[in-house]
Amino acid sequence: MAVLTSACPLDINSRTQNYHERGRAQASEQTSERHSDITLQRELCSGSAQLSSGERARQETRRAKMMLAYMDHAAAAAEPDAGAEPTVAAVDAAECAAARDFGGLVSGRPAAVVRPASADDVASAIRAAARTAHLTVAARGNGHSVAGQAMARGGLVLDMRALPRRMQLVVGPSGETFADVPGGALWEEVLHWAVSKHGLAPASWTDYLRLTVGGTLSNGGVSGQSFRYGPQVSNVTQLEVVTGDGECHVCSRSADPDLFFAVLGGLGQFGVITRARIPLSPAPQTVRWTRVVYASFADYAADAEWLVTRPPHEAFDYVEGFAFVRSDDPVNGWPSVPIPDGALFDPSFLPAGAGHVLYCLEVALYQHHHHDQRGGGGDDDMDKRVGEMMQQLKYVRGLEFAAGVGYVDFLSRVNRVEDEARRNGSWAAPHPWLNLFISSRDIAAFDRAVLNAMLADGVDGPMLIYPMLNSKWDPATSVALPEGEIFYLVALLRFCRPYPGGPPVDELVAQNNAIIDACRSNGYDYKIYFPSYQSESDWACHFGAKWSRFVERKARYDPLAILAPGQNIFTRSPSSVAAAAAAAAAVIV
Ligand SMILES: Cc1cc2nc3c(=O)[nH]c(=O)nc-3n(C[C@H](O)[C@H](O)[C@H](O)COP(=O)(O)OP(=O)(O)OC[C@H]3O[C@@H](n4cnc5c(N)ncnc54)[C@H](O)[C@@H]3O)c2cc1C
Repeated sequence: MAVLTSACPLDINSRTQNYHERGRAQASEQTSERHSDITLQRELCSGSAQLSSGERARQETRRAKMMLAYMDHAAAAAEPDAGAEPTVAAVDAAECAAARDFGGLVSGRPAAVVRPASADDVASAIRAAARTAHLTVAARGNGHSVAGQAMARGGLVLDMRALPRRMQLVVGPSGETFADVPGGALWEEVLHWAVSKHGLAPASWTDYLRLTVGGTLSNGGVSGQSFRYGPQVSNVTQLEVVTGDGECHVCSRSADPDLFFAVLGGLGQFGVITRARIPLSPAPQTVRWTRVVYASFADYAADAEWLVTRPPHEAFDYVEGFAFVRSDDPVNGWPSVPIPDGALFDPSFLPAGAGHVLYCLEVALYQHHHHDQRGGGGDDDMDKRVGEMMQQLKYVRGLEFAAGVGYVDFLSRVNRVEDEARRNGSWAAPHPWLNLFISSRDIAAFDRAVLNAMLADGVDGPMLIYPMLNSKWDPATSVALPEGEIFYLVALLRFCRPYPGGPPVDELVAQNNAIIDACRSNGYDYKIYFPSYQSESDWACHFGAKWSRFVERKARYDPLAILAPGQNIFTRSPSSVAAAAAAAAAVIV
């Protein structure tokens, strides 16, 4: 059953019927406003099957007008009675989470929030929007975007977290295992379900797991496992997708592959992911987690690239790293390095010529106590494997930190960052984050020009910088990557206190823009991860050779440009996508 907030259920007739029944049961307690909501919905949802096409068109127009009227009206209405199961609940605009996101830089109030209970509900909402002249639809995962990407100003927001969290184990013909999970499930929920119920786990994660499956698959989904197992978009075998025409499709590499690949990294432009099939394998039990420190970026990058290009049986399972400042600042400086809790960083180990910016390489090896597939797995074996790899690295001796932790704890490590940020107020403050993919060819120049110059005092949060491999990404997906085989994720994850306790947000946004300008003017081979552009030419430049295919796919799967308006790539209008497709085709000719 769909639950709508400030919205009209339109052609969700059976659900509206329930609402009417409940509305009648509660009639004595309803306000007069609520009665008029119900009346309006009755009119909106009256069938049109027996109408002539002219009458139907008139009714569609009237329906659209009425829906907007209803939305304005419902936004002002009161909450339903406590205790009753709500099917329609009004929201106060100021309280409407869908108008905001983690970035806190932009806001966009939707006309309505739809809480779908199934793919059919998603399809109904999209079809309802399609019948209007201008309504757009944004799927909202957990709202962890930073530039309004999951918003639909004046449109419909689909709260994907409302989809039932039903997860299912699927066993393939050769015994391979998969998880069928809803698009609105958090990766954290997938982890706990898979490990605790089945002793299994996906291979590829994000650092932070309170992100939705649909949200990360619409972008990429990267972490320290990406170099070896590929990003999350390379770790999904089937999707259920509702496209911009309100049709529900099941697609994969073999069934409707163009849609499958379009949606992966597709920034929500081609369809709403309502279900994903994720391969599972036996979950490790423990993790050998190690951090070592470098004073030289050249040594850091050489070692990190050596580690990510080793054959799988001689590789770590996870390789990440970050830059930090040579100071005792608790966030930007060396206290951010030691693991486990209580370990101390002794700066006297740093070489005399160490600069102001230092680097921490972070690696992990998984341990399977029960089913080790590498023919080993005992403690001695693990120590040997870790030791063999570590001894070849050129880190500063004396500055190494190691911890043995449970697998689930390791994957949940960023929750502690969240807890602390919530405590100190930086979680709720604006987050002008910048994520870049930068080719190995240019990473040393970037380090000099940006990390050691513009950001030499840090960003009040992690400055991740670690390599991954282009060949682990399927070029058929929509993701735009740099050209070289090895490229780095650079993530500037600012956790500043709100102004005036912290710097003015405009300054931070300006600094991000200056960094992007530096990448552009120095001719670096780079892409923005989670891009936010305002002009079509910037988007065309971002996608490069993939732009015309992106536009063609949009025309095929969302011809009215209804979906994901917060990305600012296409504007809803009857001719917008067709015109862009023609323009892109003209460029190719
Ligand atoms: C604290 C934090 C840590 C992070 N760590 C990482 C990390 O380690 N690795 C990484 O890769 N990213 C990371 N991210 C970024 C994160 O992957 C993106 O912000 C992602 O978009 C967030 O997912 P969400 O579920 O909140 O999606 P939302 O922000 O709600 O949506 C993002 C986009 O996807 C679309 N969308 C959402 N759900 C669906 C769906 N079901 N079908 C189709 N489109 C949909 C939306 O319309 C929107 O355009 C992090 C973000 C935060 C805030």
